[in-house]
Amino acid sequence: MNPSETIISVRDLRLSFGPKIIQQNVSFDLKRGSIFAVMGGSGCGKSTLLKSMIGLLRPTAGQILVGQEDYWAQNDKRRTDINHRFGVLFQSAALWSSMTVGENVALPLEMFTTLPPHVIRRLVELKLGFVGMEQAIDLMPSEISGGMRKRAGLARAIALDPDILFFDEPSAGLDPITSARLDNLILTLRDGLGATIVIVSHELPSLFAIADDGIFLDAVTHKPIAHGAPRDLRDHCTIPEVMAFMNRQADISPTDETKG
Ligand SMILES: Nc1ncnc2c1ncn2[C@@H]1O[C@H](COP(=O)(O)OP(=O)(O)OP(=O)(O)O)[C@@H](O)[C@H]1O
Repeated sequence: MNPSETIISVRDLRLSFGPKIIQQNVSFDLKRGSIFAVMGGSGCGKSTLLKSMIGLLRPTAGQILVGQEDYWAQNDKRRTDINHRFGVLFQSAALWSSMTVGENVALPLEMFTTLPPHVIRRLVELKLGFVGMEQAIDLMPSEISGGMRKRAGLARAIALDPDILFFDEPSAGLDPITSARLDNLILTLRDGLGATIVIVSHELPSLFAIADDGIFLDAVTHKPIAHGAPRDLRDHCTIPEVMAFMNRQADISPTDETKG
């Protein structure tokens, strides 16, 4: 593994909905083995950026290079192939409620491989074992806790052995201890599987603990205003919006009522 290797390069990306520009001039390199944080206040476009990176939203300008390939210049078939390198965990964990945990994890293997059922079952056991959930294989999602659902979602995200993982608010709704366990699991995924991870999160303690690189998107100028590891931005960045975010300060500028 070459840690300085760029595996995704985002170049001058612009993301819009109709005439509304969400973000522009977004450029960064995702280095192999990195845990990369997408930061910024509510509505600045973090999830939108993530969606453009996993094939759900076409950017209105710019490029996303996956390796040497311009992702959005490929046809649907090639993009689907590239998508097999990606594992995705959304905020809700989005397990199918009518399927057992094991069936949920098996789903990508059934859809995208021709492996026989007994091999799929063994792989599902391995993936669930990796996240400490092998005992839950035959339980329904409604029978397990929120933290366990997240871990089951993680097991499904790694079912096809992706080398790039995308997490949208993985700790949302979890208590601090469960959230810290999930952080450790994310580090294990990076270190154990050699995965590269992009994470959208408002959970600053998590980001300070695990992320080693990142970008800060500004909702007012619709551009990135800072790059770097969250803990470095917290300790050294002097941009007021970033400082306020990192220190969880509300906007303390005087309102019209209090001015003067
Ligand atoms: N399908 C859509 N059509 C139009 N506008 C959208 C759509 N999806 C998102 N938006 C808008 O794009 C902006 C960015 O949304 P996005 O969800 O990416 O922000 P975010 O930074 O992830 O927010 P949060 O931290 O609150 O989850 C918001 O103003 C949102 O209303």
